[in-house]
Amino acid sequence: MNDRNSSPPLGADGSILDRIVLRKMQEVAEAKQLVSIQDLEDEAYFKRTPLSFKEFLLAEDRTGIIAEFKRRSPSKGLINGVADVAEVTQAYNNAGASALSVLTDVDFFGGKRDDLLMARKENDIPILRKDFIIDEYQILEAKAWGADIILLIASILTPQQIIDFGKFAQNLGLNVLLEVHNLAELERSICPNLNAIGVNNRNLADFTVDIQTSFDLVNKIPNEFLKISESAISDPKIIKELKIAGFNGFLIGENFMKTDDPGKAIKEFVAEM
Ligand SMILES: O=C(O)c1ccccc1NCC(=O)[C@H](O)[C@H](O)COP(=O)(O)O
Repeated sequence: MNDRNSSPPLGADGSILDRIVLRKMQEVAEAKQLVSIQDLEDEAYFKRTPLSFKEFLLAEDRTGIIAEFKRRSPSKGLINGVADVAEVTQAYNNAGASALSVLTDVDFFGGKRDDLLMARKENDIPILRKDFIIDEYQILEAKAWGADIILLIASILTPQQIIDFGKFAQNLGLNVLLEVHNLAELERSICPNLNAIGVNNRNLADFTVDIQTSFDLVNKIPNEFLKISESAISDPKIIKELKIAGFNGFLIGENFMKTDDPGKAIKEFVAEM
């Protein structure tokens, strides 16, 4: 039986995820001092109805790609220090991305709130606020900043937090993407308050990547959820195999962002899919 309040595997080995979560706790505490919940609720985007992740992922004229704007990462360091968020996200959209993923984590990924606001201003497809959510306050921020989708990472949350955050986000009209890396995470985290389940091919503890993780887990995900394969996707030909296996979406960041022209890179990728 699942213990829904059992602690996630945090704090033991000083891994990068532990460091990210500790920093996130400080950031959220600071943000709460600066911006009240009322201020967030007063933002214009807070009243906006989020777009349906499902509708765009399954649309015939879209590719299923969730294209990520990612300047840097703990595993790769600097990926792209010059890319312009408006230009790149518009190019992703024009190339047929089903959704955008915009990192808002500052310290580890070089993202920021203004990247999300700019991507929202320039695009009319769903946007994932890509961050490490540990508090309901960040879900309110996501809504206020114009996101349509939030990410819940199983390895940093208790099963009860996933239920509570999923419910809270869906009550705001947001779509919820749960990210897992193995069967144990999937089995202890799955609950009705989710729209999509992503299998991360990157082990966030040691950064090893293996696309086989997606193929191993896809049939364990109930069909009521959208199925997303995440990370380390660089070969357009693998998309066909992932689709046949049952995936609806493909989260791709570095493969586009590491080039001088991420917009051209996604176009070429789509042409070869
Ligand atoms: O990318 C990292 O190094 C990383 C490290 C620690 C936590 C999360 C990390 N990445 C988040 C992601 O899941 C990816 O940005 C996303 O799936 C896209 O992956 P990729 O196509 O390999 O850039």
